[in-house]
Amino acid sequence: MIQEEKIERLKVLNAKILALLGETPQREGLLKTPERVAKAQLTLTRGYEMDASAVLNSAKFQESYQHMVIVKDINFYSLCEHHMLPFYGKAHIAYIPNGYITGLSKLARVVDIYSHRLQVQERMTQQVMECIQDALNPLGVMVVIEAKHMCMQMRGVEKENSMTVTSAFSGAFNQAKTREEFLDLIHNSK
Ligand SMILES: Nc1nc2c(ncn2[C@@H]2O[C@H](COP(=O)(O)OP(=O)(O)OP(=O)(O)O)[C@@H](O)[C@H]2O)c(=O)[nH]1
Ligand SMILES: [Zn+2]
Repeated sequence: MIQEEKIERLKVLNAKILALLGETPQREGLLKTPERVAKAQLTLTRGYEMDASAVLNSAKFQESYQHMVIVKDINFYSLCEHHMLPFYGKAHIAYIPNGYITGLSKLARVVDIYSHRLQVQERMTQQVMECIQDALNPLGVMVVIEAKHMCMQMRGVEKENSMTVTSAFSGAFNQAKTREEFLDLIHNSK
C-alpha cells in the first residue's frame, strides 16, 4: 500500500478514536490531528519497511583487525507491543571482527530499524545481535540495552525509576571474561 493511502486510512481511524475518547474531532485544534497522528505512527514504525542486513552489507569492509569494536550509548525510542507506549534508552554494541568490519554508523542504524517497530525489549536485543552476527560473521557480538518503559511509568505499576536491562551475545562473548571486558568498557569509560 502506498504511503498516501496508509495516511488516509489511519486518518479515518484516528478520528474515530478521538470521538470514542470523548473528544470533538471537528474542533479547530483537532482538525489536523488524525493526520498528524497517522504520520507519527508511520514514522515510529518505519522500521518494518527497512532491511537491517542490507544496511550492514552496504558498508562492509575487509579488515584484519580482530579486537573488540564497541559503539556505546546509542539512543533509541521504541514502542512496546503491549501498550504501544514508548520505551526508550541506550543500546551498546560490541563485536569482534573476523575479516570484515562495518561502518560504525551502520550499527546505530540497525538499532534504529529494529526500534522503529512494535517491540519487546528482549526481542529487539536479540534481533540486533543476530543481524550483526549474520551479516558480518564476526568472532562474536554482544548487545546490551538499558531502557525505561513508559507503560510502567505513566500507567500500570507506575514505577518512575525502574530500568530494564537486557543482553544478547554470541561466539567469543560466551566467555565471561569477554563479556566483563565489554561491560567494564561501557560502564567505566567516559
Ligand atoms: N518482557 C517484556 N514485557 C514488557 C515489555 N514492555 C512492556 N512489557 C510488559 O508487558 C506486560 C503486559 O502484561 P498484561 O498483564 O497483559 O498487561 P497489563 O494488564 O496492562 O499489565 P500492567 O502493565 O501490569 O498493568 C506488562 O507486565 C508490561 O510491563 C518488554 O519490552 N518486555
Ligand atoms: Zn507496555
